[in-house]
Amino acid sequence: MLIRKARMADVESMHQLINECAAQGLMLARSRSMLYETIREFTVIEIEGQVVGTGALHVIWEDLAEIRALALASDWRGKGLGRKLVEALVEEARELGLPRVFALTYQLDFFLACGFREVPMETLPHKVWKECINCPKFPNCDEYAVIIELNEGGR
Ligand SMILES: CC(=O)SCCNC(=O)CCNC(=O)[C@H](O)C(C)(C)COP(=O)(O)OP(=O)(O)OC[C@H]1O[C@@H](n2cnc3c(N)ncnc32)[C@H](O)[C@@H]1OP(=O)(O)O
Repeated sequence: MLIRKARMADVESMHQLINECAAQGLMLARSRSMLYETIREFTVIEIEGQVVGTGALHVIWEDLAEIRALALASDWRGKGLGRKLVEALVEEARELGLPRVFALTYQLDFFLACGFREVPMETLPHKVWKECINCPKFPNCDEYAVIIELNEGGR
């Protein structure tokens, strides 16, 4: 298993993984164009030459980043890979000097298991909603907001 930054050749696999989850209402869809433009935000998990998972770290502000588009192939879920991907993205945030990472998600228990805590949506700064205007549910978001503080025992 290899966890590494995404490359252009990964985009077709990332597109498929993300949009399968998007079709189930688990995350926003991403066009190829969006993936090309944001390729440097993405990390992938590769197993035997196949990209089986992906996720992105998007910087919002000097003290805040967001985990986005976290998607594993269905055959590879429940094996600890999602946690490893989140740990890699959180480590990337730490290396950048970011003190906090949040996510908006339906997978509350997964993020709690990864060391995040739930916070009320309204405690997040307005700037985080920029992407949300593309969501069909906006402004009636029904996801959970979770956050991890990297200076206070965050991994
Ligand atoms: C910000 C966002 O992108 S939100 C979108 C999240 N992505 C999706 O919903 C897409 C579909 N799901 C997936 O791709 C994956 O199942 C993920 C990314 C949610 C989780 O990855 P997995 O590899 O399946 O989880 P992993 O095996 O690492 O689980 C880590 C822990 O979380 C728990 N967990 C994982 N998924 C769930 C869940 N749906 N409900 C409850 N607990 C869960 C596991 O039991 C485990 O806990 P433990 O270590 O105490 O035993």
